[in-house]
Amino acid sequence: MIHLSNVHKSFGSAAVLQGVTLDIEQGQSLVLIGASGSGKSVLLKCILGLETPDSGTITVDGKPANPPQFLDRFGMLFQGAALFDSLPVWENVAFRALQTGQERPMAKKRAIEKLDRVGLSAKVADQFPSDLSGGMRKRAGLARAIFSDPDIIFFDEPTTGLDPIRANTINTLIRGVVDEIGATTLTITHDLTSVDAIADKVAMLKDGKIIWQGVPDELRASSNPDVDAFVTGRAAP
Ligand SMILES: Nc1ncnc2c1ncn2[C@@H]1O[C@H](COP(=O)(O)OP(=O)(O)OP(=O)(O)O)[C@@H](O)[C@H]1O
Repeated sequence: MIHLSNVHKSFGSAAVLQGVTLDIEQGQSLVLIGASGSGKSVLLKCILGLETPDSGTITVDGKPANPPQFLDRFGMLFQGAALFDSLPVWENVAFRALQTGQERPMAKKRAIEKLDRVGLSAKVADQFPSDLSGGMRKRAGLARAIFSDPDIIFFDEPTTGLDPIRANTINTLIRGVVDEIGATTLTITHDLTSVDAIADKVAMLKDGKIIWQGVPDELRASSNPDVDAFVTGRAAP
């Protein structure tokens, strides 16, 4: 379980997180929504240890999120997939394992298995990211995120840049692999179809705080004007 309690983070005079309290239960898929600039990425960076909160606590299974140990337990799908163009796809998928000394033949075999799981053939393993379409790159990024069957997976805008059909395919894949692994996940998105496909629980960030939480069905029924604005795509009054 990931627990955030009263997390604050400012940059100069800009108070971005102003007391975020949030629980992600074991095996739960939480989707974080909120307007551009509301601090979703900053929150994710605080959990990953890439930013240090000014105050408040973040724990994983009751222990302070300790990045070096924690890194072994999590997978991450970055916005835009963030593949290294100079490396073949399989080396991207197995990147962390290769960095930590796993033998190349074993790592490649596992990378090919994971590529297969996300619908990419073994032939793709030896291609380079520049050979792939946007949807294939996302799949390769997903294969990398699940390479080590992590306990926790973070998805940062997983459908950005994809057309609705490919976005839907990625959403379905994400939900399928997350269920298989039983991972706890946090997804940041602007995409309502991702919320519907991926979320067990939804939380909305605004003015530095979590202003609404609920299950996806409650999202549409909510009378909260900010939630309504997200659902309808209209600006909040
Ligand atoms: N390292 C930094 N230094 C200064 N300001 C920062 C830094 N990182 C983020 N910010 C500011 O914090 C605010 C929140 O940014 P963040 O990227 O978390 O928003 P977001 O909700 O993820 O937006 P989007 O949906 O557009 O990705 C923004 O005003 C941003 O300029």
